[in-house]
Amino acid sequence: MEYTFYKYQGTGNDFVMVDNRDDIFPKNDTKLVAKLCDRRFGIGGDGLILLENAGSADFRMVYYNSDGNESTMCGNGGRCIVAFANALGIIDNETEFDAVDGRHHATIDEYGIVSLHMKDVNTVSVYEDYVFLDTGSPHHVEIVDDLPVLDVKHIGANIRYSGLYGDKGSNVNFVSQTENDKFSVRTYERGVEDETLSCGTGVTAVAIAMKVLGKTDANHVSLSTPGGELKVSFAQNGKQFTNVYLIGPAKFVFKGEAEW
Ligand SMILES: N[C@@H](CCC[C@H](N)C(=O)O)C(=O)O
Repeated sequence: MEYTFYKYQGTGNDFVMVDNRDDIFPKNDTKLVAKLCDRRFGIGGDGLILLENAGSADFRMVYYNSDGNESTMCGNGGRCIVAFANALGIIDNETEFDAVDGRHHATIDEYGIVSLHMKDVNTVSVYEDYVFLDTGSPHHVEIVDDLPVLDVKHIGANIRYSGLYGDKGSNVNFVSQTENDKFSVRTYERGVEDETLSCGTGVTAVAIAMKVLGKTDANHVSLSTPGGELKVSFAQNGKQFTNVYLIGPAKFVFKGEAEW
């Protein structure tokens, strides 16, 4: 049987999107999700996202990495599902939706710029060479000198699979500062097991980590990724970060039919 899917991207982090309000998708079929995300044998994507009905929220987001496993929060995917819900007519320009890490408020403007409220961050662990924090997904953040030429895939994989993060692993972000409130970021994503063009929870982690390290005094930070520009804003009270927003474009790419 053929079903309709949609493809969206947020700063080059791309997702297969399925409207699953009628429960049409076999949610436990890891191989199917991995096949649909495969760039040669499938549609292609860094992940697959289901839009489902939710009790008191506008909708629920269920996120799978391209390896086929359901995972933790995806910030760029969260921005894309807001654009998707808007295109389906489920929401107008503002929403409250549920995801694995709780409820999110978001807005979308006439240009498709989505502003997504991320979860509060209460713990930021600072080590000699890196910072670790959870912004909905776990993130290792490391400052480097050679960002443009860094072998993100191999160095990221070594850190992700090192003893530091056990079986669950971590996403790994490499950062270089360009101005007081501007940083360039490249991310190795767990579950994609490669560098992606952008990671929303990753740039959120970088912005907060740079504030904690005293690299910036700004509460509005610009992040440049290989896939485009994102902004992160937050309020800080000591080690607590609230009102964390991830802001950037989310775009429809194409729509098609696939078998599952
Ligand atoms: N691309 C995402 C992060 C997706 C989750 C991550 N791969 C994990 O499993 O932790 C983002 O934009 O935040």
